[in-house]
Amino acid sequence: MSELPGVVVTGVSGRMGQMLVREVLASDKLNLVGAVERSGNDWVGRDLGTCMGGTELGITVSDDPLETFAKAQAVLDFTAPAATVQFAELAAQARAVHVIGTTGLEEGDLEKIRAAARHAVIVRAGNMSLGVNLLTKLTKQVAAALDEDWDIEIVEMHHNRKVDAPSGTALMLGEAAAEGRGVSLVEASERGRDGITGARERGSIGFAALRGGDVVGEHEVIFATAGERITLKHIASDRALFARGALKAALWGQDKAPGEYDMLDVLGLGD
Ligand SMILES: NC(=O)C1=CN([C@@H]2O[C@H](COP(=O)(O)OP(=O)(O)OC[C@H]3O[C@@H](n4cnc5c(N)ncnc54)[C@H](OP(=O)(O)O)[C@@H]3O)[C@@H](O)[C@H]2O)C=CC1
Ligand SMILES: O=C(O)C1=N[C@H](C(=O)O)C[C@H](O)C1
Repeated sequence: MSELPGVVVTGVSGRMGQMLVREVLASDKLNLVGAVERSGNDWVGRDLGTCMGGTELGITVSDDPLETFAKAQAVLDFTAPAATVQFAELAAQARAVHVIGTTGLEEGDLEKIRAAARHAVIVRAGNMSLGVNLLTKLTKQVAAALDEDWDIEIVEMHHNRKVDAPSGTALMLGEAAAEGRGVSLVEASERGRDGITGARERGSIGFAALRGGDVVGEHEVIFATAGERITLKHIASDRALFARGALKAALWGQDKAPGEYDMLDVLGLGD
C-alpha cells in the first residue's frame, strides 16, 4: 500500500477533471485512489483508464462521493457550484483536504463552504496559477497607487463551453482592485453594459466577458485615464497549470489546521 496521500478527483470526465487525473498519475507525491462523477454520467461504473482512452487503472468511476472520499486525504474538485457545496460537507466529514477550483459560487454557497472549513482544510481559488495570483497582487498595488481619475476595467475571454460570467479569476482581480482602492466590490462593480447606459460612473470597476473557440483563459486589468493607459495581462494557454496548482494545494494542506485558505497562502504570497 502507498504511503503517499490518497487523492480523489471529482468531475473526472470534465476538461479539468481529466487534466487533474493525468497530473496526479504523473506525480510522485500523490496517489490516485478514487474518481467521482455525477449520477447518470456515462463514465460511472467503468474503469477510469479505459474511459480516458488508455489502459485500465483499476479505479472504477463512482457516483458515491461519501464512500469514495472515505479513502482520501485530498479531494480535487473542479465541477459545478451545487456539487462543490455537497462535496465540501462530505470531504470535511472524511477530514480530507478539499481543493476547490469551481467558480460561479454564490454567497449562499460560500457560507456552506465556510461552515465545512470549521472541520477541515479547504483551499479555494478561482484560479490556481502562479501568474494569476501574482497578478492579483500587482493589481492591488497599482489600484492603491492611483486615484479615481483612473477608470478600472477587467476584460476576460474564455472558451465557448464556459457557463459562468464574469470568470472566477475576473472576480478575484476585481476584489484585488477594490481592496487596493479601499472600496467594496459589491458597491463598485459595473457588470454588463447595453443600450443607453449613460456615462461611466466615476470610481466603478467594470467587467466584460468574451466567449469563443477554445481559449483556455485570458484576463486583462486596464487602468485608463486622460492621455494614458496601463494594462496588466495574463494569458493561460494550458489547463495543466491550473491542475498543477491544485496538486500543490493538496500537498500544502496536509499539515494545516482546519480553515479556508487560498492560493496566495499556498504560494506564500499572502500579506
Ligand atoms: N480555479 C481554477 O484554476 C480553474 C477553475 N475552473 C473551474 O472549474 C469548473 C469546471 O470546469 P471544466 O472542467 O471546464 O468544466 P466541465 O463541464 O468540463 O467539467 C465539469 C465536470 O463536473 C461534473 N459534475 C457536475 N456535477 C457533478 C456532481 N454532482 N458530481 C460529480 N461530478 C459532477 C460534470 O459532469 P457532467 O458533464 O456529467 O455534468 C463534468 O464532468 C468551472 O467552474 C471552471 O470555471 C476551470 C479551470 C481552472
Ligand atoms: O472555466 C474555465 O475554463 C476557467 N475558469 C476559471 C475562471 O472562471 O476564472 C479559471 C480559468 O480562467 C479557466
